[in-house]
Amino acid sequence: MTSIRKAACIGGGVIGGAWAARFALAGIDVNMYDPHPEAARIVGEVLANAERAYGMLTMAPLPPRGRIVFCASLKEAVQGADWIQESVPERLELKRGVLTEIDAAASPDALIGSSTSGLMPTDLQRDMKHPERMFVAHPYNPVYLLPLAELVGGGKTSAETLKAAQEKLAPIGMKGVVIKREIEAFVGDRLLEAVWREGLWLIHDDICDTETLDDVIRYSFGMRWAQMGLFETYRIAGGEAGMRHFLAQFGPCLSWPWTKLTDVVDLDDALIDKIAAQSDAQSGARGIRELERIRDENLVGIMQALKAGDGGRGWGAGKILAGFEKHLWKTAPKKEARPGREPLDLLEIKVHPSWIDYNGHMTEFRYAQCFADASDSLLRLIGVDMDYVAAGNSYYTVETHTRLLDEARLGDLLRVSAQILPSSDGRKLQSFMSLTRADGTLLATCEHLMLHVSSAEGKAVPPGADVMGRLQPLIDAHGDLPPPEGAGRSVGQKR
Ligand SMILES: NC(=O)C1=CN([C@@H]2O[C@H](COP(=O)(O)OP(=O)(O)OC[C@H]3O[C@@H](n4cnc5c(N)ncnc54)[C@H](O)[C@@H]3O)[C@@H](O)[C@H]2O)C=CC1
Ligand SMILES: C[N+](C)(C)CC(=O)CC(=O)[O-]
Repeated sequence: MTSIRKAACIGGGVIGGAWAARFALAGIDVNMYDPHPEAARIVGEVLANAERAYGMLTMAPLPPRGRIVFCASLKEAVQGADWIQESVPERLELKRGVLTEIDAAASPDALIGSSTSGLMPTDLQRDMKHPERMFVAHPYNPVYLLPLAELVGGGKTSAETLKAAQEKLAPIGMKGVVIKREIEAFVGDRLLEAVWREGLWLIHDDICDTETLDDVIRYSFGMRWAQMGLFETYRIAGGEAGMRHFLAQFGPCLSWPWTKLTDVVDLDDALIDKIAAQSDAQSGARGIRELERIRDENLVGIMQALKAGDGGRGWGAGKILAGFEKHLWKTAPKKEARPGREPLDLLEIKVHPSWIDYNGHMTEFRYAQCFADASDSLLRLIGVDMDYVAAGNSYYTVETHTRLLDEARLGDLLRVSAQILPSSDGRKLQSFMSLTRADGTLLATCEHLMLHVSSAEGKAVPPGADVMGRLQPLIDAHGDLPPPEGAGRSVGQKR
């Protein structure tokens, strides 16, 4: 994968700020230019929300955050950047001017993307000297979570540019989808405009209010669209007779009075007042940042669920997340196990809202998840990484004994440490893990036994020399530690 080395964001509002967060959280330094006096505060708030969302999204090791530097001019901002993203307001003359300025100041091999929601790239690149490297990279809000960027070339954009853009988006967890031919508003916003237009009519005609309309979407087809889109969903709706049957059955209703088709509502003051009042009644009790946080938590939940889709291979946006995590694991600097006479620190994590059960505390299987993630972290320390597993060897967990000693609450910062037990010989890796709250309270322990397995042979075998070379010093160092309180206990034994 080719990676972006340095990014520049021109315009740091809703979209430019979120692009900056996406780049920075993927470890890329970002130069920003936005003359708005509050731009740094706004970007800082978007970044804070993005960091919070990533904390819930993934256990994969994010790289050290890239630096976001505010520059005094556009010219200064684009220096050294190999991806420049323009996100200034949606006005053709303004964007054209800004893109031409970027073109003149940027290094010749830099890619230049525009966040425009609908302007034609041919129109945007008209005055550029090197229009072949300019394209539309239309993202969706919030850019730091939603993976899509519609990539649209203009008349002068080269095919290599679109290919390079697609390649460079993958390591930042995005999916660049190339749109074959330019058209105003591309694909996504044309669809959204159609729904939006019909929605405005339904409010205008007093068929329903904004809350009812949103309920209809979120309790039904909105959930379907997140995972299968339009055509795959309707293919299923055609039943065994398939898409042809669906078209025969539901095609005709397009010409019944089921839609207003292209009839555009007059967005006059009365309708604006009506929509604004209904929207205030629906959501006005919550501020914008609170709504963003709720949205982000929901999106994270959806993406994580989709990551488990298709038999664990990942589906839709979840598949993109799985690919991003694979990339993060692959590129993370390898940590060395430092054998010392103290348990190893393996994991640090916050209790997420979805981890809380009906008793108001962290639910049972999340303890198991913390211990499983910690044991994965132990394995990486001794060199059992993706390459090792791909070569046909791994450790399998065969027995665990968990004690839940105290309650973990929403937002608690949890840590897991492990002591390698002397019964370990490499083929067998037995550890005793402790889960504590940041204040030091012991919340749970887990005695954990893994066997080193050859996946091809389907049986336990000794590990490779490299792994053993890292593990043996840990076994030796921890052999001198006193046996942990609780090790070797049976279920139900009195405390
Ligand atoms: N808001 C949305 O949901 C989405 C917006 N977009 C597109 O992203 C672009 C930006 O939209 P938003 O971020 O929503 O607007 P915004 O109004 O939140 O941000 C625009 C920013 O550009 C800055 N700006 C104005 N002139 C500038 C200049 N000459 N140089 C540098 N910065 C300048 C403004 O100070 C402002 O901070 C538009 O093209 C829009 O169509 C794309 C996807 C979704
Ligand atoms: C409203 N909008 C046209 C700017 C929306 C988009 O372009 C994409 C989105 O995030 O919905």
